[in-house]
Amino acid sequence: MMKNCVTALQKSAKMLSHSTGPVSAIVKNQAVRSLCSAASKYNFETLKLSTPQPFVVHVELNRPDRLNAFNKRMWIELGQCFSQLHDDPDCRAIVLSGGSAKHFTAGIDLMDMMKLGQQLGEIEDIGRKARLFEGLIKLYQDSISSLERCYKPVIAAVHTACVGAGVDLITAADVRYCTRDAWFQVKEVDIGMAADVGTLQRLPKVIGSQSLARELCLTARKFKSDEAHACGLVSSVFDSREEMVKKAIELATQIAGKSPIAVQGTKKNMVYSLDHTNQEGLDQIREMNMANLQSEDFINAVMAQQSKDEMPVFS
Ligand SMILES: CCC/C=C/C=C/C(=O)SCCNC(=O)CCNC(=O)[C@H](O)C(C)(C)COP(=O)(O)OP(=O)(O)OC[C@H]1O[C@@H](n2cnc3c(N)ncnc32)[C@H](O)[C@@H]1OP(=O)(O)O
Repeated sequence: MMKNCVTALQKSAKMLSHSTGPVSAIVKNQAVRSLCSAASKYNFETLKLSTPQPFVVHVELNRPDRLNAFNKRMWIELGQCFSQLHDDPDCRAIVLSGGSAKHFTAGIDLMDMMKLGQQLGEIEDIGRKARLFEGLIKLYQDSISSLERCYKPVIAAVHTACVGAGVDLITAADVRYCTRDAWFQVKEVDIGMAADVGTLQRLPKVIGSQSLARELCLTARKFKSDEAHACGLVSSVFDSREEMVKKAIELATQIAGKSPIAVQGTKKNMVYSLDHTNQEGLDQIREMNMANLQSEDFINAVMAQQSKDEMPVFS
């Protein structure tokens, strides 16, 4: 049965390779193209993009003189960056780090918030002030959610402080690493607000404990890398920033070497399943795999597994 299946797959693969020409040359060209693409293709003021490995994009927060605090421009650029990477065929996995700044991020830019206060002071009507806030909060929520909406897996690499909006940001990522000197703080209650761009929704699911999540969100207690590791917020802790980023890039490279159809379908379904019943999740993956199992990736990967060859290079 299995033999028949593999023969059928081999036939399909042969047909595909005839119809598409020499796949390996195409893939090689793609890999070369992808290596030099991110830095030249993307031009953001608050983010720095590079391509350390083929199909791996490294996004660095880039406001080192303000401890990577989120000003309005950074909120906007983060949203643009991840929605563009979602559609970028040269990107298959993403590493998100704090770059050269002293901290991963100091959270929302408090100077920016003061400016907003001045802007609000010029508006008299409460309904119009509220409308301004609605637009702003939605913009900021969408910025964070863009990591989750992006089909390409995002690995967040956190060093030293990750405060307020930083926790919102990393809980929307797929995998989190941190350095031993990292610490985290859901700081919002300390600045007189309920967190409103994702932490309250995502943190309990990420760590799997309502009790601990509520304790952290209600008290703004700082917690260190050992606790973050023990509760599952991060999956690995590293002695230095360099080692962490190196390992994050290695993980991204491993993911980027697998079938993009399989990887992106996996992320899409795991995100969907977070807030749907098991049956709804199963229904969604069935609909998706009706198409995806007809992909050349499936054929090539099954053949490689069966013949114990190296995993194929995917176009
Ligand atoms: C609709 C809204 C949705 C989003 C909501 C998000 C909410 C949040 O993010 S709540 C959290 C807000 N952030 C904070 O309260 C953090 C405040 N900063 C600190 O606690 C410390 O700076 C920190 C522990 C992060 C780092 O301490 P360190 O000793 O290493 O540095 P400092 O000497 O304190 O700071 C150096 C300069 O950076 C400026 N700075 C620090 N944080 C911010 C910030 N969040 N926004 C703007 N600027 C910040 C600080 O004032 C120093 O500036 P200067 O004196 O000019 O050198």
